[in-house]
Amino acid sequence: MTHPRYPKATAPSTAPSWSALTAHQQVISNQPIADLFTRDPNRAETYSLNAAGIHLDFAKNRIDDAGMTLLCQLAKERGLAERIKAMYQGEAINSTEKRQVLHVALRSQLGDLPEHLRDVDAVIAQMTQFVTAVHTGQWRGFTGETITDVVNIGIGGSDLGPNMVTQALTPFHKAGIRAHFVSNVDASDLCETLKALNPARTLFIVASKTFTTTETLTNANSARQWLLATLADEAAVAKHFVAVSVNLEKVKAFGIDANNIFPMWDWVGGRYSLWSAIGLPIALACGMDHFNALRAGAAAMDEHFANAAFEQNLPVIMAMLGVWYINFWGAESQAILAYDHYLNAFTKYIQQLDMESNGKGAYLHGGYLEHHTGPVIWGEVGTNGQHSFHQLLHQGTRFVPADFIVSLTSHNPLSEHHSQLFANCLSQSRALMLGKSEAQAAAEFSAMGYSADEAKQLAHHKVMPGNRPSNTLVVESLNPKTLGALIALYEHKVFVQSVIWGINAFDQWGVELGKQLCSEIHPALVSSAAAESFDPSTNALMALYKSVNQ
Ligand SMILES: O=P(O)(O)OC[C@H]1O[C@H](O)[C@H](O)[C@@H](O)[C@@H]1O
Repeated sequence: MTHPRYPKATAPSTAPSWSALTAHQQVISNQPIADLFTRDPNRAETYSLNAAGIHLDFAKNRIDDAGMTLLCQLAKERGLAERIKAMYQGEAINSTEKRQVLHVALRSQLGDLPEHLRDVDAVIAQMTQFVTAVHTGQWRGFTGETITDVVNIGIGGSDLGPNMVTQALTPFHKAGIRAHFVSNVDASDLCETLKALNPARTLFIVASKTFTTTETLTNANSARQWLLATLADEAAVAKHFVAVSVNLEKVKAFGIDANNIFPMWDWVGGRYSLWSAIGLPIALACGMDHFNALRAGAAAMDEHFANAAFEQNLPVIMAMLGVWYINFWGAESQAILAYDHYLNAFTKYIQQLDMESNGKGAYLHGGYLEHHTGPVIWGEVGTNGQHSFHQLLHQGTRFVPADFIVSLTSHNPLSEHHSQLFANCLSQSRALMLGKSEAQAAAEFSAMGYSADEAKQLAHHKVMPGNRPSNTLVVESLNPKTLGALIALYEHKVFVQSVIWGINAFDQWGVELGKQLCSEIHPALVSSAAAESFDPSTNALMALYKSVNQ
């Protein structure tokens, strides 16, 4: 039954602003971005916003005031304000799973949670107690030694978020604790991680919302065997294994002590869960104060998102520019280019957040879409990407909007490194915007000594069309607070786009078929009988595997 608050999703193209935007795209596509700056001398100022410690410069986009007005109108026509309210008020907006979507409640500052969410505080208190015990050496391994290494075993949302944040906050790590992450069922991931570790001083966190994920359970079982191979007593498991899960029964069945379980809730999606006890490795690596600052940074962005007018709202602006390029300019992908070594895992994290949330093909209430949804997310940290795929960004035939992320200060202020990094970031967005004309290119070849004819001919190879749009996100310093705000910004951006497209950003049925098929293929693969019940290609590949493994 359709929820009274959500009328059946209609195609976004039925919104009055949609056809106006289609017409406006024709107008803007004839206007170079540089001309937009000439027309509006204040553009750099009016097309930048500050919230929760994040500065967004969106001036280098193919949009003008009329376009921005239409995009905000589209957001209004699609009922965005009501949907934001519904999420914050705990309505079951994840309708296909009949669940609330309350990751925002996970970073509410202590005390301001409604009664039914007070156990969030209880879990934060449990984490605080545990983290303190490990850091002070009150929590010890089975042989009485203190813990030096924490291994998080989880995959997807139970890995990418905590892994990315732990890396990003390296300058805030506590001395004496090293965090490691094992996710892949490929034994090389686990074995390479364990090689350097001492079982007596290693703590495993088995992180799995459902506690049914094969990769995680396989890795956790092998980790337990590794531990027991040295400590040789089942009782050691209680001192070296903790778990984070909704599924308390399954955790106990695995053999993890009931006191070592950190609960979570079905109202938090895996890819939105780093703010829950899934963030335990972050807290162990950096301390609870930094984990709480991360939550506070996200809470500041939550407040901005809930209260700022759409025209001044960072997540809304970024989301609507994304919709603009995807649905009106045919963009198929979005590059995320973080000019910060510590954000090495950021793009990988956003890939799950965005592509698992908005990689959808059906309306919220059923029916297939006729418009495009989430883009392919890709990228690399600057300046590395410049010496690799930026060639395609500048001269390729694809239209790829880019987000640049950069910090004003470095945690490692070594000679000119940071000014060079910052200059490179600015040079890339400027080059994408300005490009290089045929005349400029020919002049460069002439200056190199080529004849006029040769220069004219060769010029095409140096031409860059320019007018390739980008956002630049700037923080003063990459710290727990600004990182929390940055992550929340992208979470909300993804949500806004899902509302425009009329889809559910909070389920992920698309990952299930592969799991289902693997549960049929794996037993057949390890059986001595020939595999004959699959398609011919799969049968043949299984036979090939069996030819060397049996
Ligand atoms: O935390 P878990 O229940 O082990 O789930 C781990 C991951 O696997 C699933 O297949 C989903 O695609 C992810 O959204 C999820 O984060």
